[in-house]
Amino acid sequence: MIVKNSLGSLPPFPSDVPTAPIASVTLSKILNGDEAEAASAVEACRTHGFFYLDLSSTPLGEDLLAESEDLLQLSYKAFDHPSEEKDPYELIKGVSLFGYKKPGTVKKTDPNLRPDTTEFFNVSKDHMHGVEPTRDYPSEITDNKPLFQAFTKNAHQLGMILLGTLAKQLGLPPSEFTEKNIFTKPSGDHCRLTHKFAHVSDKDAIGLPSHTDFGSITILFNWLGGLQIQSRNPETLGQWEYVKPMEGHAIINLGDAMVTFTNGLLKSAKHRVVPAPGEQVNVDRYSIVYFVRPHNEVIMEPCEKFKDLKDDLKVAGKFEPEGGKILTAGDWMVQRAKQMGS
Ligand SMILES: O=C(O)CCC(=O)C(=O)O
Ligand SMILES: [Fe+2]
Repeated sequence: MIVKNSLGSLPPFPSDVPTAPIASVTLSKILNGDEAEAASAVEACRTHGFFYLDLSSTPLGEDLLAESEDLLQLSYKAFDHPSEEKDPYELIKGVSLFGYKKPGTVKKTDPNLRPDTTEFFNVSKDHMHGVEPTRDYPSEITDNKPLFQAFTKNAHQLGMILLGTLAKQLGLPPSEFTEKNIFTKPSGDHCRLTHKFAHVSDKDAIGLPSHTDFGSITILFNWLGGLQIQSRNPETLGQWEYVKPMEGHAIINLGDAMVTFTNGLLKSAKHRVVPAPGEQVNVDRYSIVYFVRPHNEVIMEPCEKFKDLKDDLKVAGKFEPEGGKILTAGDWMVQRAKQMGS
């Protein structure tokens, strides 16, 4: 199957900016039980917490590539309204994770404290599949429910393949993580559409300030540069490096829930979005994201095997619930969303 890819119609990612040396893992090899490929996925999660996933030559991967392109086309229309038409769909910080997030509402975590310039539609997997009663969404979303149903189902399935692979490689029962992320149970799982205007006159604008994702695993499709992670290389430690979009690939990263479940053995890297490099700065930026998050009743604590791992293995994604309480995933997601504003 030839999957349409909008990458070719955009200005190229410049060849002279430093990019993050993250691994590329091939889904078809993972599906064929290739041990070396599975080991490289785990290694990526123990170091960067980020990797590219080559989705080509697999029916699941090609469906996801095609659906992410369709969602990109849909995003052009869904965001192309004055704010007074989007505001009625606004999500309420600390109450609901889903709906419209306007620019400027995410916690200002960067040193210059600049507000974020990205708008989102967070579309709940449970709303699309009738797991929970839905909320109102704009017509571009409600009229295309089958597309959201297909994308969330396939992205979730991909997440389960990857979580199963990580569990096996860590010597855990294969269902250790997948049983914490059950598709048919109420959760914070969602498809996020993001949009950031081109920043021609303000090259220092922050698209999304530095953050870690708070769920289990994130599956990201973007077409323009702008995403950055912090270098783990001793010579450039802490410097921000671009993650260059690659044709036929998704970008996969772990969220803080996996840091908690593995007691810090697997990492959730800090990342941010800045204006796209080079000529790409002249183009509006969109991304399509699926967040797999533990279902609401899961207890947020390390799995048995990793209970006694030492604290100093932890990197990003440190979040201490008030009073050191052990929370359910439902409460944890609400607290994190309130803290981050997303
Ligand atoms: O747009 C991107 O490339 C990244 C988005 C992101 O990090 C997020 O929505 O949490
Ligand atoms: Fe993120």
